[in-house]
This record gives sequence, structure tokens and C-alpha cells, in this order.
Amino acid sequence: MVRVSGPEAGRIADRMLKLKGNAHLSEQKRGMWYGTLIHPETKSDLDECVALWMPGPHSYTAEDVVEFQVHGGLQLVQSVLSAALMAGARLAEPGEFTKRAFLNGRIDLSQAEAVIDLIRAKTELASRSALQLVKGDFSESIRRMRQTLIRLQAHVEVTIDYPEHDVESVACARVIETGQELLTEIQELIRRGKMGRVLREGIRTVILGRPNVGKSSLMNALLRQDRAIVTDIPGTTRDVIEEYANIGGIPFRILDTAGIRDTEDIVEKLGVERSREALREAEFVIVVLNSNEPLSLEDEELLLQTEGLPRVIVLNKSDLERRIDGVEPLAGDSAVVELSLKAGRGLEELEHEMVLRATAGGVQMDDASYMTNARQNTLLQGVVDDLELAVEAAAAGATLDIIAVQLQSAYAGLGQVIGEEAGEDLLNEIFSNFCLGK
Ligand SMILES: Nc1nc2c(c(=O)[nH]1)N(C=O)[C@@H](CNc1ccc(C(=O)N[C@@H](CCC(=O)O)C(=O)O)cc1)CN2
Ligand SMILES: Nc1nc2c(ncn2[C@@H]2O[C@H](COP(=O)(O)OP(=O)(O)OP(=O)(O)O)[C@@H](O)[C@H]2O)c(=O)[nH]1
Ligand SMILES: [Mg+2]
Repeated sequence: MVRVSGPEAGRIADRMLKLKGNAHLSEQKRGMWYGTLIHPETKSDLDECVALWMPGPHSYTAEDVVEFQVHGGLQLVQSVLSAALMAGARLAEPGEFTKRAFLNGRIDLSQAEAVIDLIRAKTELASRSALQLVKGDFSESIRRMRQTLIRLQAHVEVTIDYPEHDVESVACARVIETGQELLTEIQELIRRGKMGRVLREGIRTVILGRPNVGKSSLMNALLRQDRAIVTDIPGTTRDVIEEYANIGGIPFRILDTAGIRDTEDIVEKLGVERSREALREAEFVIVVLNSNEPLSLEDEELLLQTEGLPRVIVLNKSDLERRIDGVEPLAGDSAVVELSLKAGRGLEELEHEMVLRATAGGVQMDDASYMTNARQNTLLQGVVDDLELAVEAAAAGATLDIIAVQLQSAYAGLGQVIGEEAGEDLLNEIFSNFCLGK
């Protein structure tokens, strides 16, 4: 699909789309039209085309929009694009369509930001969560809270200006009550939004273990795909291999690493260094042990090094005779899962434990999770601070002027979340993250 947006969109379409009876698309009503795309200068046919004509403001960007839907293929789309450029269009910048939708007021900034998350979502849960923001559920809560704040603010200001109309203590009581309600609501938004980063980037999960214990086999099993090379030669994996796996709706960014051991092989040595680096940035680890061999010093070392992290310990090759023991005392409160990748046993339990442990710590992933981003979280946290100060000041019987300043600041903070008074720099930064055509 090639999309054109702006006041010239209709005229550009008229130069490159032949409709029945030489009709002009720009003079038609909103809808779907069939025609032949032609080169605007040579007039040679390019393709059959289904064109969507969406005159502003009822379009994605709120401007006049034409979409040319063609058969597809790189060459054809390229020709249609060239034809559009020749007919007077210019290439869009990354995210420019969505930026225009924002600048023209059809969506707010938090909705625009969610579009990119929607496109990049790696699991169904992540896309559902982003869609809620795109559709404006989150913006709606922010707007409602701003309304509440402005009424509260008005009450406080009136009391300051006409003290005889109201007693100060009534205003203070209202600040305390409403302030606390708002605090609860915003803290709930922050809590739900915490999963945003996880939904967006995945949980960085590192598979570690000695050579040949079955790390790459595990990677492949989790991905349900033959991604990493598996052989019975210790030291097979040399470089860190990275891939997303969707486990119970949670995106795990899984890193298969080179088996850790002392080695003279230069390439393998570099691989082992990378494994250790990966461990330093791990958010979750799977330590793989070979249950067919006694616990080695390297195994013990790995268990110690990964102690503080959310972790599952896997005793692989459980189809073979069990020779390992002494793991439990070193496991702490990590789960220990017996696995046989060969016999296909234990994988479900491992995945269950991964989801359980990755979502531990009060963070819940459900349909109510919003994908707030770092920018929004920082702003919301600032609003919490403002409101807490306002409530404290009211409780301490401070003068209303001080309270009014805090309320004003909270109001402004909520406004920034939905992009009020967003500067050019911020907008550029946000929209440059988009891909072309969005
Ligand atoms: N073909 C096509 N599919 C697409 C998009 C698009 O631009 N083109 N979108 C984006 O890339 C998304 C849809 N987003 C859109 C949002 C609003 C409007 C729109 O025309 N809104 C009008 C009319 C609403 C109505 O009829 O109720 C409006 O808001 O006034 C169109 C697409 C996903 N699918
Ligand atoms: N019997 C048995 N063999 C297994 C099991 N899982 C993996 N293997 C075998 O163990 C060998 C090593 O597997 P890999 O997955 O390559 O091991 P790795 O830990 O990635 O090894 P390096 O990359 O060298 O560190 C292969 O021959 C696998 O087929 C299992 O559950 N049981
Ligand atoms: Mg390997």
C-alpha cells in the first residue's frame, strides 16, 4: 500500500489514477474506488488499483488521505512510489503520518507513542496492552484526573480569593480527600505500567552452564525452532545467540551462551568471556546442569554467581542415570527442574516456573496492564510527588497558596503525559523511533 496524506493528496491521486469515465478521485465521496494506476508522465499502466479516498478530517492523519493498494512486490510498489513522487508527493519521514495525526489533534501523545509499541509487540498480550493505549483508554483516565484536579484547584483558588465564601479547613479537607483518591489511581497506573518495559523489551534471560550440558538444545526447545547448532562436541556454541520466545504471553529474550570452562582455544575463550558478559546483564537465568555427572566445581561456581537473580536450575539429561547431587543446598529459593530434552520431559514445568518467577514481586501481567513508557512513568511519578506534598501541606494546615502551587504542578505533569506543550525536540525524538510509513 502506498499512502499519501496532505492537502495535495487528492490532486496527486488525480494525476496517477484513472477511474471509469475519466472521473477524478478528489471529487468523489469517501470510500473505496477501483482504477488503473498510471505513470503521470508517460501515462503507461502500472497496475490495477484499489484506492481508498479519505478526505480530512475523517482520516488517520485528519488530512486528505489516499491509499493505493496494489498487487504488491518490491518493484511494483517502488514504481507506484516513484509515480506518486513525480505527481507531487514527497517521501514521509519515519512516523510522520502518526506525528501529523498528533499535531492535527486526532490523537494525543500517549496514543501516538503506543502505535510504535503496537507495531513492535512481540506477544499477543503486548499488542492487546498497546492497543488499549492507542484507542485512548489510558488518555481517558489522564483527562478525567485532570478534570478532577482543575475543580479542586478552582475550589482552593476561590477560597484564597474570597476567604469569606468558604473556610480554609473545608478546602484543606477536600484537598486531602481528593488528593488521596488521585494518588491511589495514579499509583495503580504506575503499577500496571511497570510491565510495560517487560512487554516491550522482553525479559533478558541467559542460559548458562558448562559445555555440552544441553543449553543450545534448551534454547531450541523453548523457541520450538532449530535455531542453535547442537552437537555432542563440547564447545559447540561460540557466540551468544539471541531470540525472543513467547512463554505464557510473556516475551523472554533468550540468550544461549558458550559453555563456561577454562580453555586454550582462542575462539572459545572469547565466547566464554561473552557468556560472562551476558550474565552481568541478565534479568533472569537458567542454569543448566548435567544430571548424569556429579556436580563440578564450575557448576558450584555458577550457582554461586547467579544466586541473587531470578533463576531456574535445570537438571538436564534426566533420561540418563542420575549422578548429580548436592544441588538443593546451593539452590536457595530457586526452582530446580528435572528435564530431559531428549525424552521431551520437564519442559512444561520449566516454562511454568519461568513465568511464575519472572512475574514475581507483585508485578502482574493481565489485560489491565498498560504499556506506559519511561517518559510517562517519570511524569506520573512527578505527579505523585506533587500530590503527596499537597496532601501533606493540607494536613499540616499550610497556607492555601502553597497547596495551589503543588496542584498546578500536578496538573501540568498530567498534561505532559498526553503531550500538552510538547516541544519540537521531544516530538522528534519520539517519532524518529517509528519506521517509515507509519
Ligand atoms: N488501510 C489502512 N489500514 C489501517 C490504517 C490506515 O491508515 N490505513 N491505520 C493506520 O495506520 C490503522 C487504523 N487507524 C485509523 C484510525 C482512524 C482512521 C479514520 O479514518 N478516522 C476517522 C473516521 C472514523 C470513523 O469513521 O468513525 C476519524 O477519526 O474521523 C483511519 C485509520 C490500522 N489500519
Ligand atoms: N541424553 C540426553 N542428551 C541430551 C539431552 N539434551 C541434550 N543432549 C545432548 O547433549 C549434547 C550437547 O547438547 P548442546 O545443546 O549442544 O549442549 P550445549 O550446552 O549447548 O553445549 P556447548 O554449546 O558446547 O556449550 C548433544 O549431543 C545433545 O543431543 C538430554 O536431555 N538427554
Ligand atoms: Mg551450545
